[in-house]
Amino acid sequence: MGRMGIRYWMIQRALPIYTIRLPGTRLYVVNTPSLISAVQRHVQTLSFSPFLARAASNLIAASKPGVEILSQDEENGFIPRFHHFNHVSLSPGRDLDAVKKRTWKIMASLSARESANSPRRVRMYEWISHEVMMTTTEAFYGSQNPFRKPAIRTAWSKYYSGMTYLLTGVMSSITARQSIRGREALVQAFEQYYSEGSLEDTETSPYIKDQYECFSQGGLKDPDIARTESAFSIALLSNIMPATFWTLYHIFSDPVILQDCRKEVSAALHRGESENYSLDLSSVEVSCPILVSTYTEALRHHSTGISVRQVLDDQLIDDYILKKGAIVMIPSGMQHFNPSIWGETVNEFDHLRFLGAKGRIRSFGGGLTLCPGRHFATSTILGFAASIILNFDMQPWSGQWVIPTVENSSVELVRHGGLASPGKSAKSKSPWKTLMILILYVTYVTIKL
Ligand code: HEM
Repeated sequence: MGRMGIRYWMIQRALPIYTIRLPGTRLYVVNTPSLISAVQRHVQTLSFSPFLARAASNLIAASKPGVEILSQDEENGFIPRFHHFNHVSLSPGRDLDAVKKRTWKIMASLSARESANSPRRVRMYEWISHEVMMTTTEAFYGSQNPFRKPAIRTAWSKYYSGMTYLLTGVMSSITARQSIRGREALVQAFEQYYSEGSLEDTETSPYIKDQYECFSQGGLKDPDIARTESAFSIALLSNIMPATFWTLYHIFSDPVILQDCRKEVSAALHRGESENYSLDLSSVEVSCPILVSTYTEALRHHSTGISVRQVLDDQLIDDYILKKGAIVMIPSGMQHFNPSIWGETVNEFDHLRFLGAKGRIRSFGGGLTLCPGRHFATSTILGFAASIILNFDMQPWSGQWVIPTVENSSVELVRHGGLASPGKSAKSKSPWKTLMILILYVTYVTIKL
């Protein structure tokens, strides 16, 4: 199932709900907004917790006592407490402000670092994802950030690439050997991070410090905390990197979108005393509605995530009975390409679509498991996009922009698999690898913190 092409899901779009029978189980795929709301309301009978329990052993590979703790979903158990912690700490407030400020500070140095006087050739996805990975992990983990080491960045990519196989737990020691190696290297790096006192470092974000407290108060020991942190780093990075790529891809590949966004971001600049211009990154979400709309439209186009729930008891939703033991799936892409929600232009990339926002996107999931990282992700992506728009020009090396294909992208059957990354093309010529030129743009600005 995890390897089914996106085309399969599109064909089934017309049905409000349908069943896929598999040996020993059945899957319900839910497509209409009213049924989705009903699924999300029945949190007791349609639960995500069984998947977390499976992830604790298959993906995180926690110790036996660790798996027991990570699977507690009763009131005051680990799952609801961690869930609550995330939703409080990553919502607007002290912890989020601290991590955002650090993100912007790091971003501000990007233009200075990259601004060689002559054009530079880079692979677009690699360059963007590297910058976003470093900015995000520096902001969260501080000056002892394990991701400063190239070997740890490689370990993370390996771990992530085999996630689907790890989660199934079927012969993963063979099917996900590289991924397990990556995970273990990452776990070791986080163990070292804790043992070297990185949590006391003033540069480490309050979120990471409080998260450690939440884990240890829940009863987890350091080796299991390092494992859980390694899995958290997948939630932290796996979607924000492709989401930034797609946002910038759409902006730079269309002169109209680039002009609209650049005009808007330029108008948000403040002129300082010494003729310098600066951009207040904290205001971008409010002062740049076209950029926000472009970003939201990029999420609408490129989300492939599927929310999953296990049916713990027979449950009636509207006229449909969901049988105990089955799995419910809500593919976000079906909502995003439903003509009855988005109208005739559903398949077009309309960067102004969300100026008068009609429909709602599901890129961050919904209900009880709505992504708590959405505020951080949104401000980071918008801030990054704004600083690139102001400081750089990008041109495809081949002279022509070609949309990267995700035809052969797998639909991630994991909780956090939200955005399709480019580059899984079966075609020999991978367009996303097109070499890009970066040229310093005329308006060189500093970025206000
Ligand atoms: C564009 C970037 C992102 C996208 C598209 C995204 C998407 C998602 C989705 C689809 C879910 C599952 C929701 C469901 O099952 O209904 C989720 C959960 C989660 N996300 Fe994100 N995410 C992003 C960035 C982040 C970031 C930056 C963080 C951390 C700062 C984060 C932390 C989490 C966590 C902890 C959960 C589990 C929530 C819970 O059940 O308690 N995400 N995300």
